[in-house]
Amino acid sequence: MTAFPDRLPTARIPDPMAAPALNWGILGTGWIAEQFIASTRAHTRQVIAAVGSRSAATAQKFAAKWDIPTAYGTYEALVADPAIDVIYVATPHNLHFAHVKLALEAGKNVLVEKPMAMNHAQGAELVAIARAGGLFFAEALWTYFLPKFDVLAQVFDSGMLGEIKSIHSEYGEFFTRDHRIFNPALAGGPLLDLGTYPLSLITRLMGVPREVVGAVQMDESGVHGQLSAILSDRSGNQASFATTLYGLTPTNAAIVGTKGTVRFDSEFNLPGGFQVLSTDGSKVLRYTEPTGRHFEGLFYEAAEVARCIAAGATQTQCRPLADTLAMLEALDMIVARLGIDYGL
Ligand SMILES: NC(=O)C1=CN([C@@H]2O[C@H](COP(=O)(O)OP(=O)(O)OC[C@H]3O[C@@H](n4cnc5c(N)ncnc54)[C@H](OP(=O)(O)O)[C@@H]3O)[C@@H](O)[C@H]2O)C=CC1
Ligand SMILES: O=C1CO[C@H](CO)[C@@H](O)[C@@H]1O
Repeated sequence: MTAFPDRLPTARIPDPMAAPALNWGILGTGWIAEQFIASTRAHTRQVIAAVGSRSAATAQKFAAKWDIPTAYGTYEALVADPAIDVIYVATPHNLHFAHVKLALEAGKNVLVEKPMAMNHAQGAELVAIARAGGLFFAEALWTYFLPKFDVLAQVFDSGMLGEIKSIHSEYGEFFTRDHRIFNPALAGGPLLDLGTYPLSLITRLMGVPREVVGAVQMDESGVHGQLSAILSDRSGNQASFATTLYGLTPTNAAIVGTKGTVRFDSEFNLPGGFQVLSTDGSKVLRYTEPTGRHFEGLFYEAAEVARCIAAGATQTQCRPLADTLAMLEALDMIVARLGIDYGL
């Protein structure tokens, strides 16, 4: 039996400032688009070259605020711009499929906000279009591009945790009633906004679940307000998963393997420390870094996408397309089992 290691691997993320500068087109002018631009500009040499909105006035206002040289009043015009290397799709969940398709069919590389699509069938169709066009495509689950997750990925892939027996993970936040998360027409509810973080951790480690049981509570707005589920794999190993839009939860996680356990010092999906303990707790390996806020690491995904595209890669190993598709398959199972209706 291999001995439990004495130290953790180190992060292998190249300097984001050294990533080749690409011309980015921003599709959608909402909250995350602004965080992405601010973070990417502060930490990389990427060029925010154009923005596209449903309205010319919004596009021009946004371009003026962020000093973006070109503003388009339609998404079609943005993706047709020959100077753009990659489109960042930052619209609500239920529009990702149409907007990614638009960009891929215009021959553009795409980074799309999470979740990539509303279900596995949509995701698989987009992946097929990207493959046929030889285009780069990735889901912007930014957590997986952080140095912390590069270390975790090495821990997972080394086998030092043994067989993963259980995972405990959850994510809850507070939202005011005017937030789109309360809008059934925009696929509201916490599952797609917040639940994608714990669910992607679970499927990264366990793959597509064999079975899902759970319970959901509906909100008076018509979206689901919270849900909890247990996902089990082929061997019966279990993952507990919960998400709520009613308040700030610890957003912590624990991963329990036959040889080792991972515990996080703070929110598992943000920059911050974690510990890997040998099963009996006799060895504790620590990863330390300051705890960050949830948009402070967005630039890592921009730099990784730029490196991949410049190198001719069509996907990133930080968030492989197969991992995204596995998460979408798990989402399908949860939605079906709990009776969530997105009106698709
Ligand atoms: N990585 C992260 O940390 C985060 C990721 N996200 C993800 O980003 C995506 C967008 O979220 P967020 O920025 O909070 O959303 P917002 O509501 O703030 O912005 C969405 C933008 O999409 C465009 N849009 C196009 N069609 C519609 C429509 N029918 N209704 C509303 N907006 C529309 C609008 O831009 P325009 O009017 O210019 O066309 C709008 O500004 C989601 O998929 C979410 O999961 C969100 C927050 C954090
Ligand atoms: O990814 C996310 C993290 O937190 C946001 C709110 O603060 C969410 O809306 C979002 O989708």
